[in-house]
Amino acid sequence: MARSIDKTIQRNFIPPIKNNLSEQLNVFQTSSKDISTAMNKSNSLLTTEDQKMLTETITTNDTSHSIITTTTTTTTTKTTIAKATNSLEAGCLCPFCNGIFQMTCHRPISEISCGHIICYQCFVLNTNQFGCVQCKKPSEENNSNMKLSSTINVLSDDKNGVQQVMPETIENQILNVFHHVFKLSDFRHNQWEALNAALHHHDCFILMPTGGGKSLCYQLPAIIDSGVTFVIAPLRSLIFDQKQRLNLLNIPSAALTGNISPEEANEIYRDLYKDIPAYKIVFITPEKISMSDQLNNVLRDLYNRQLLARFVIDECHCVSEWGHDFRRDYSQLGQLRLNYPEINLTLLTATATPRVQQDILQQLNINGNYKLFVQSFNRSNLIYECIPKENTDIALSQIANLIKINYQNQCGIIYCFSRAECDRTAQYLLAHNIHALSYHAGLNDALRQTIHMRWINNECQVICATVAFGMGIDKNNVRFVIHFSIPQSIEGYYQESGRAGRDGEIANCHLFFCYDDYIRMKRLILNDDESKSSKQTKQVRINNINRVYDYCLNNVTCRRAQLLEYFGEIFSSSECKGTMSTECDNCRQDFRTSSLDCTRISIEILKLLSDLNQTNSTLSYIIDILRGVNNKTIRDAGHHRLRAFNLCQQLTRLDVERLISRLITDGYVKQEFIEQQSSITAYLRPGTNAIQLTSLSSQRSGSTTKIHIELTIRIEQVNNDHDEEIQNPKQKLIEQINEQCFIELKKELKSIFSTSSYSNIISEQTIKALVKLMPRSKEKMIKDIFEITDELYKQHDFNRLLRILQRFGSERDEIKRKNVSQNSSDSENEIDFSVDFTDRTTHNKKRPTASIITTTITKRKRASGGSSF
Ligand SMILES: Nc1ncnc2c1ncn2[C@@H]1O[C@H](COP(=O)(O)OP(=O)(O)OP(=O)(O)O)[C@@H](O)[C@H]1O
Repeated sequence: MARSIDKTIQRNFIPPIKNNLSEQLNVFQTSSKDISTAMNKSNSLLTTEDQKMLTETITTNDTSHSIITTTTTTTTTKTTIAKATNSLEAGCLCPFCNGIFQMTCHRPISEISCGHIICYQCFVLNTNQFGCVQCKKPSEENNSNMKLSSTINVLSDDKNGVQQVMPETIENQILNVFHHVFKLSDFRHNQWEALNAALHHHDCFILMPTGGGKSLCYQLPAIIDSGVTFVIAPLRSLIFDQKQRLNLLNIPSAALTGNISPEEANEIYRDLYKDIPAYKIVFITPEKISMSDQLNNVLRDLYNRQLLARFVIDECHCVSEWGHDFRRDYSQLGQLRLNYPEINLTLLTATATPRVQQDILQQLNINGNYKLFVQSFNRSNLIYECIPKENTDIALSQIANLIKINYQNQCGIIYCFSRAECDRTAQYLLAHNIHALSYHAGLNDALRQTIHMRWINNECQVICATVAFGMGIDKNNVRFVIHFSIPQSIEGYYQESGRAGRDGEIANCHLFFCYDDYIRMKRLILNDDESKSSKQTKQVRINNINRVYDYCLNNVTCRRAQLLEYFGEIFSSSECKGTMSTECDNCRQDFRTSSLDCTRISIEILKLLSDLNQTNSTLSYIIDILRGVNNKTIRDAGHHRLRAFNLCQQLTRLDVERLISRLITDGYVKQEFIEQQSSITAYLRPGTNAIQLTSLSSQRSGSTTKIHIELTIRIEQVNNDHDEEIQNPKQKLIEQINEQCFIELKKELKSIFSTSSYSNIISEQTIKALVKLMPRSKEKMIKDIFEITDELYKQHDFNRLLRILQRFGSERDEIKRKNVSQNSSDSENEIDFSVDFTDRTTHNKKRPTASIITTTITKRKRASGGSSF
């Protein structure tokens, strides 16, 4: 809506440049009529309350200080115009900026006390700071910022043809500054409304997606407002970045951060104590407010002199303990409303669930009367993808290939788990001729700033960073964000991946995940005694990481739908599928799904964990038991005789992991961490909520307690024999051979390609196809497998793959020939096929039908610009 309003206004608003003032005034008259028509038009699209707000004219606190005020008479105007006309005859250029006088930003403004004329923009930006920009004469009267809110803007004919002065409306001021200070043309969603609300003295809570344009919603009002706007931001890097952008726009700003010298700080304080401070925006950190008396004194002084314009809390999710970046000092900001009740607050964030929003408002003592601006969090230009990480080396080489193939001369960010990982990743990429730099909190401020600047200036292609490189990073052309390790929360992931594609062009977000990283991170949170996190805060962080891991494992649901659901937004995956060029990895693939009621399976899993409580069992071991893997360790331990053995034979390994991950997230299962040498192992145990689930099995039917655990899984190959209760044991052995063959082929490929990654040449799907078709000759391999060409075969000595396929092929043939009876058990393959997940003696229960991952080939519709893992 805002966009359409604005377009109408803009088309009519900027008049052509004219060489003399009377001509300019004529043009302006016409255009002002157009504006009011446009405003009327746009008003018809607004609610009554909005219309009232938009038509409200500004009331100044002291109009007598204005040169041209709302009460200025026609005579005064004529004098001004006469002066302006004289001055304009001498070249029509603003003497300060040399810009041509126009009727909008560069329209001439005369100052009453000295009679000099400058353009409106210089007037807004400089006159109050330096006195008259021509004679530098300070004027007690001229120096009031109030005049900025009430300068003449529109001249229109009255009935008698006499030009009259109209007060400048807030809308016009917004448009002026928007077009001519920020040099922007189209408002983004909600900007127009938020700017109006702020300038009409409302508290504003602005939730916009990353890169949505939140900064404008406080920067623009700060220029128009009288007094100084204080922006509370969480990081120096963010402040540094914002300040630089304001410098480019000639908007006077300062930062009272810990890294400035006492002299610099004193200079800023001196300015703030002036009658009219030069700075329009001052950045501070929440810690500064908590700790600095000097700052609090100046705030009080400005408040008493009515020169405190607004408080802006950037990244306000940090206020909430439920937010992902919670900061203790942020929670003290509730004092602002109590200490400065007249001052409006503007809250900005890109990540706040409804629960976090409520908490923020409560913490900040904002009740009822505020304007909320929420919009879809969907970043429609981002392509989300999760990639299982085999190990660090393979992931590194995958990343190097990905950048070389897909992102030549395009810049990106790689988020790493630790400082060491940043350094290692950057070194690896450098060794592969990719210009990468490492950025983390271990570097000193100056070096971090240099690296940041080199990246901003496109002197370095990739930045390998910890999350310290996050909020406030505004580089428009970031084409990819790679997470080398899983992020700490969904909000964190949304923020970090949101650094990509801020120019609105397509960009990719690749997330590498593995169970080891997940437990490493969890372990770190549990061991974190330094940050003095409360037990509750730790639990929040643990829940956050569990959610992220669930997200990574979920190979069914649209990534956008998953992310947006987290923020309380309902998103239809058809929207993602409908935009082929930016489909997420799950939407990109064709598969059918089925919903499984996993309640009973879950109960059995908990019983299994309880049975194994004395034995330390890892996730991988539990999955092996559940999937009936017939290996020596299981056999030696006698675990193939357990009731749960083979319980999930028809689920893929990933599905079983997803189910267990769900049980962990819901507290039915917990992980116990044991440190052995330098590695951490997590053992699974029944969790605190386990009893709620296991007690279900002893409840009579018809009981009111209902826990329902459902899992939607992919059905890639439907088992036609639905009614067959137990899968043919022959088939099971074949599956195991397939699985083993798949693993060996991957190992062999790794060794064939040694230094580089094979995954860009031979995809996971191709390996699966090899297993399925099991070609026994070179010719058949080339004929059956599309990706394998004669040239590729020779170039990489695929005879090595052929030998594996021949070996497993004959094993498979052998099994097919053998008549393996359902109850047979030889000494080598001792499998108890009679297990069922409900009752070991019951065979007439229907099992869920699921896919066999090793025989699955999914159709990939590659999106443009995406990777080809
Ligand atoms: N109306 C607009 N038209 C064009 N560009 C805009 C507009 N508003 C903002 N921008 C630009 O969009 C980019 C992102 O804006 P901004 O930094 O304010 O985003 P943000 O919402 O604060 O994002 P983040 O939460 O990620 O920091 C900036 O380069 C800004 O100049």
